[in-house]
Order: sequence, then structure tokens, then C-alpha cells
Amino acid sequence: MRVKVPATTANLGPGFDTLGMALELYNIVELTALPQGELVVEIEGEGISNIPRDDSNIVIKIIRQVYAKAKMQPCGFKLKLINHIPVARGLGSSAAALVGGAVAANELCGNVLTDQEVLELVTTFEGHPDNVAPALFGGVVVSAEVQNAQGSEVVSRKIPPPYGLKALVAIPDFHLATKKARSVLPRQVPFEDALFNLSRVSMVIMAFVHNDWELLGKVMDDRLHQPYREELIPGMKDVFAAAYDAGAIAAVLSGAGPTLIAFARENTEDIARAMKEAFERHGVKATIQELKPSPVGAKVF
Ligand SMILES: Nc1ncnc2c1ncn2[C@@H]1O[C@H](COP(=O)(O)OP(=O)(O)OP(=O)(O)O)[C@@H](O)[C@H]1O
Ligand SMILES: N[C@@H](CCO)C(=O)O
Repeated sequence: MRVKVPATTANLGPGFDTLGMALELYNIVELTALPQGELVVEIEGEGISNIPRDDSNIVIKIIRQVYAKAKMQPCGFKLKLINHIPVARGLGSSAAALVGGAVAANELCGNVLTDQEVLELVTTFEGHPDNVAPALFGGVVVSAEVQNAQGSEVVSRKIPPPYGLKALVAIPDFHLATKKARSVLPRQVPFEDALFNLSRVSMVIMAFVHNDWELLGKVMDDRLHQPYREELIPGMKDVFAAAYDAGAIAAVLSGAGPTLIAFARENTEDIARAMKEAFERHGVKATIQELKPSPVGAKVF
């Protein structure tokens, strides 16, 4: 069983824990059932030296959860992870790993779980839906956890991938765990900052629905997470300024960082160079990739 699953950029500025976009950079998860008790984990590419190869691997954990939820007899597994998404950089590596594992396991179980059940299971593991939903469905996805009679559910709606928009991701050569990047966020925020984000995120959704890039350029600001995370990413503000000066439509933190992402339709080479050089001025080596939004999410192939 082989599954291809995209990287994702979460938040898209003001949409903290709510918005995410799939990107054309993919991991592959290969899963084979073995006799009970056997476990083989092979890793290629990103994370080769630090992703565990035992039961503590999050892909193995979610596979076992899928089997339990599908009420299937547990068995052993051979798991091969071919990783192109950099780990702990803000490009949804954990969501891709979990979605890839869950979709592969569900396929081995005869697709007993619906997409919605996979979304719920993986979101509970990950803690928030903003990377999980676009990794599963592709495009730009708006998600929310809402209360219902049974407890809670994840509602999500997909906006088709933006046409002609390119993402320039500046990936620094250091890791930043999401847990650490969440630990610097405040428990409470000023009312006016909540209002600021509420109005901006509504407009960001409108911009993506209507492919209105002029609007996007006016409203992709954030006051709920980026200002607090600036201390963790040397040069963040200067890299944003360099991207705007070189012609970017908007520049934001990708997920929990440290990757910074600029959106553009033209001048992409100038913007990439400007972001790289701005990081260098702060002593940070960064790799720049030009990616397109991915219209597709996780796919068995
Ligand atoms: N392909 C993979 N296979 C198994 N575990 C992985 C894989 N990729 C990431 N992980 C696990 O997820 C952790 C990184 O998750 P984390 O949420 O900190 O970063 P991220 O998902 O890359 O960033 P963000 O959520 O900001 O986009 C790694 O330390 C590793 O434990
Ligand atoms: N919304 C999440 C994305 C990273 O997992 C955050 O910014 O912490």
C-alpha cells in the first residue's frame, strides 16, 4: 500500500489553527502487513537520523489507532517512509506523516473509516486541524472544531487551489518544534487584537475564494501568533520586508515556523534571493523552494 501526501502551510497569516494550504511537495508512506509482533521501519530522506524506528514513531501509533477504530485484528507492519518534507520546519511534516499512515492503514483495513473519521482521528492526535485537513483533502481548507451532542467534531470546507499563485518557502537550517513555538503564545490577548484577526481572516478567505490577490496583500497580517514567535526566528521581520520590497503579494510565518512563506505571481526569483539574503544578514542559512499549491491531498497510488 503506497500513499502520497502533501506538505501544508498552516495559519496563512491570521487563520491560527484554522486555515491551511496543501503544497506540491510530497512524502510517500509505504505500508505492508506482517505477522503479529513484527515491526520494520525504514526511512529515506528528511528525518533519517532522528525519526524513531520503533513503536514511538507517530506513524506506527496512528496506524494502530486506525486498526483499533476499524475493529480489525492488530498485526505487524513494514513501514517505509520516503520523506521530502523537512521535519519540524513549519511545513506540516507531522500532519503528513499521520495522514499518510492513517490513509494507508485504512486502505489495508478495507476503507472501513470515512474521510471524516480519518480527519477526526488524526486531528485528535495532532491537536489542531489546520495542517491535517489540507494534507487529507488538498487545496486551501478552512477548519473548525465544533461541539455536538456526542462531544465535538471537525468541520472543514475546501476552497479550490488558488490559480497562478506561487509560494516561496524560505526554510532555515534549524528545527523549531511546534510544541516550543506554541509555548511562547499568551493565554489571553487584547480584545482589539482578536478583532484585528477576526476581520483579517474573513478577508483572507474571501481573497482565496475569489482569487483576489490585491485583497490578499492587504489582509494577511496577524496579531495572535507571529509577533510572539518573532523571538524564535532571527530576522523574521527583515525577511518579510525583503520579500515585500522584491514584489511579494504577502509574506507570513508558515505554520509554527521557522519557515517563512511569501506568495507571489511574478518576480519569484527576485523574491527568493531577497529572502535568502535577508536571512543571511541575521546569520541564518536558508534553502528557498518555489512551490505551487497542491490541488490534491493524500492519494493511494
Ligand atoms: N515522516 C515522519 N515520520 C515520522 N514522524 C515524523 C515524520 N515527520 C515528522 N515527524 C514527527 O513530527 C515531529 C515534528 O512535528 P512538528 O509539529 O514539531 O513540526 P511540523 O509538523 O514539521 O511543523 P508545523 O506543524 O509547524 O507545520 C518530528 O519531531 C517527528 O517526531
Ligand atoms: N496552527 C499551528 C500550526 C503548526 O502545527 C500553530 O501555529 O501552532
